[in-house]
Amino acid sequence: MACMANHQAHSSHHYRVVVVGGGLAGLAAARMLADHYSLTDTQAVLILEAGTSLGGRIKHITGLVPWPVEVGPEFIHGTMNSSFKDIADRMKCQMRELPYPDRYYLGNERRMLCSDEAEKHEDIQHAHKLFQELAFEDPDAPDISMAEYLHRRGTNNSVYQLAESIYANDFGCSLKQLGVRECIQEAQNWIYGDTYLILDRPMSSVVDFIAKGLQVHLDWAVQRVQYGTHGVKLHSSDGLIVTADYAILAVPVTILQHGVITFNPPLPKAKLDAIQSIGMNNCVKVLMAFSDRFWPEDMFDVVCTNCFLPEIWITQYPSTSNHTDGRAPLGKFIVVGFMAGEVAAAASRLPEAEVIRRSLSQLDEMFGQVSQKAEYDRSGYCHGIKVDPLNDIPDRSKDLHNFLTRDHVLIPREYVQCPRSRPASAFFQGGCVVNWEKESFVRGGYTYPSLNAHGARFALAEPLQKRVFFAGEATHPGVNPCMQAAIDTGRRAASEILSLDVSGRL
Ligand SMILES: Cc1cc2nc3c(=O)[nH]c(=O)nc-3n(C[C@H](O)[C@H](O)[C@H](O)COP(=O)(O)OP(=O)(O)OC[C@H]3O[C@@H](n4cnc5c(N)ncnc54)[C@H](O)[C@@H]3O)c2cc1C
Repeated sequence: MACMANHQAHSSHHYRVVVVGGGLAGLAAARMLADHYSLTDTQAVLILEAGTSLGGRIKHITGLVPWPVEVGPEFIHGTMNSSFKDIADRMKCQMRELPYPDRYYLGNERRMLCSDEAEKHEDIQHAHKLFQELAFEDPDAPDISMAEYLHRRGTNNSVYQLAESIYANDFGCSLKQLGVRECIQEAQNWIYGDTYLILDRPMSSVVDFIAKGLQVHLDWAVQRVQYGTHGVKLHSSDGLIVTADYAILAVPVTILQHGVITFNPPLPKAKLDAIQSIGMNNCVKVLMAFSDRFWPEDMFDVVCTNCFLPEIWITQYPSTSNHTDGRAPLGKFIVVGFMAGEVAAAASRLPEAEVIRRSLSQLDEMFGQVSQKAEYDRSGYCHGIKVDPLNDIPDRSKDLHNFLTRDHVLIPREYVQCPRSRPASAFFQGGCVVNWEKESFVRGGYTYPSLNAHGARFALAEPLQKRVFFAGEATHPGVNPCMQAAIDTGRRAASEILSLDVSGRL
């Protein structure tokens, strides 16, 4: 475990480098610097983390099923060139490879297609081809949205809807928000491969591995950064001060967009423009526990068009029975629904119980004997982003006793009035809705290839007066918002300091 020193006692100390933010980027930077200087130099490297734990977007909850369920990242994207996978390999983790996606559900037709049917489906293949061809497009062409690009390429509505669910939702936005230039940059720099890997243990074990022995102050939210050619002074929200020769800011771009941290002198215009032009939307994960399986055993991930949830997946790990509080888990299986961008924004305006109810109705429709018409208004959900017609439903979930975690409310079966004759509703035991916009130190999901943001990630990564450096997934030049990207940016920022800091050891 990381060394959690009492920050009151050390508040007046001066450090060689202070890293702000204990997510993967900040941890990777601190690890590299601490290994370079010396772990025993207590004043070499310090991490200041606003939250009460390390890992940032890496978090899990227990109590739903017999294994911890990731509320943030769940997959290692790609088997090649991944710094995250390299660390997992060093830890001797087992990893299972899964194809993405292995099924498609066409909501308009109420039809499920498995991968060999999808390979023959003209529109699905066309949607994939359009995105694969981006790797060969000119990165210097004028920027337009992917919606406009698809329109110019003459795509029909079905291909558009598929592109929205397969690609835009995965990127964390809508086609209208996706910028072609950053998409081209992403496609040309994706060197990791296409399969998904799942780990045999929680992602947080990788966080603990990286953080081992590092000096950390938790619950230390940086509010103000003063910098100049002589060094950096960091002020906390409760009046503490730490000084350093160098600082690395590894906080989500939303924290900078919302002005949570102020700078003295103020940030240059180029930096401010870069911060505002990189898009990061909300992500919502719907976690539903079931007592029995009602889907094919070999199913993993389904992209769903014209549905409430644009994507669902099913992960199962060896039962680890890691429940220390003696309570039995709610269910034996879990289905995760994933929404991003405007779809997530629309869903987060609904009461949580209603989000679960609509998700179950979708699963009922996908996996049930579909003889009845779905009972809710289809026009209320999905990519048309109509304002939901059920906004006035009282959110009873607020009254519930929250026994899952401090942050996530459990919606028990009784709160979701769905027909028991249909499979998902019948086996549903309870679930919760994870809304990333509500995480006050993250405020969203991850950055997406944004319209009119060409060059912004380089500008965001640019140091200030060779004293303040920037890391975090938003600074990745390959427009990659994944875990390996966060690690790579942390290491890049650490190397920038090491290349300047010729004096070496303290
Ligand atoms: C729902 C979801 C699903 C995802 N799925 C995947 C996936 O399957 N695979 C994948 O590779 N990636 C996935 N990602 C993306 C991945 O989680 C991120 O790219 C990565 O974790 C970002 O790391 P980071 O260090 O840049 O930022 P963060 O992890 O956000 O770390 C930033 C840290 O800064 C801290 N902080 C903020 N403000 C302050 C302050 N004022 N003072 C001090 N500290 C502060 C925060 O508390 C946080 O700990 C997912 C993300 C989400 C949200």
